[in-house]
Amino acid sequence: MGCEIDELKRAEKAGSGIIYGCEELGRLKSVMMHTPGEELSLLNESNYKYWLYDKVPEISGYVKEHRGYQELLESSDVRIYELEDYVDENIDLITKMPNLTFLHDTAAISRKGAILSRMRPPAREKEELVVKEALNNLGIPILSEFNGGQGFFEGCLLLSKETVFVADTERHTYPFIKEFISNVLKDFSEVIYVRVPKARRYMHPDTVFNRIREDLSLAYLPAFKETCLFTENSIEKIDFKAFMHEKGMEIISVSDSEQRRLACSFVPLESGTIFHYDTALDHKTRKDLENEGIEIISFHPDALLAGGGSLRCHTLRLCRRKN
Ligand SMILES: NC(=[NH2+])NCCC[C@H](N)C(=O)O
Repeated sequence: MGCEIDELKRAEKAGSGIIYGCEELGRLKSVMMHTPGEELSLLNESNYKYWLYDKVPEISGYVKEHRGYQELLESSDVRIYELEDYVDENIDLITKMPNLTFLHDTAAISRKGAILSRMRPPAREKEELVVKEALNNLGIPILSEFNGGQGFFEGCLLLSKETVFVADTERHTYPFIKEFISNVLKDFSEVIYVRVPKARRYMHPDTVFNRIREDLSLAYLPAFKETCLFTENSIEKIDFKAFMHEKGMEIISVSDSEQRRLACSFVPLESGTIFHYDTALDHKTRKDLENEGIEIISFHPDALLAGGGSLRCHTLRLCRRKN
């Protein structure tokens, strides 16, 4: 009855010794992913918008490209934990969730544990339950989550041991952001809050900002309608670009058209090297990055674009470490 395999799986699931935490921009060591499966066949011409897709995916191409990206990560020595290997109780939910493959949105992993999202109903409702079970089985504790209340909160970015970035998007409700900020300020010293227009193109924080290196990032600043810095005792309006400059972080701005092609949403392999869609950046931005010594590991998306997500959206980063 496959006892040995079950035992091995359980030993794995105990997660003994797994290291985690992504706030420092060290080398990416491990990620969790969900290879999409039968849930993609839920999508058809009349419901793909309801399911937050831009079109009905061509399933075999979609899965093949997802695997191709996994191979790219593995060839860079990134360990991939497959979500469903760590899920028992909620396994039936997976086949009902065509957006679960965008695992990035469900949690951010800090050295103190996972910061769980509360996914927006109806299309993404309860995805975090599946992810919570998998993280538990992997041995990663939950640092913060939302208990009760009506609202949603689809993710934040960890910028350093001190700083968290949260965007008020169409996938966040303000009371949840306030609850989140007061919780997270127990473990981080400041939260950068950015209000962006409530529109699909800005659905998650990674659509407007991302760090490439400790001193360099990409952003789409026209979406930054209001930016505030929250600390334990204060809230102040800030100019994002000037504030980041003070911290030694320069911003390369992307164009309107690049932002729509998910220019700000990529996965750093390590400081200065990023995995990115080859469709996301214009020649000029690529040149600017090249002049900065940035290496881009390109990936060509085709079928994957139907879901409206980037490589980053498919990747729940578990661990980064500076060597
Ligand atoms: N972090 C991201 N940009 N995620 C993209 C998620 C795409 C997904 N179809 C949704 O609309 O929810």
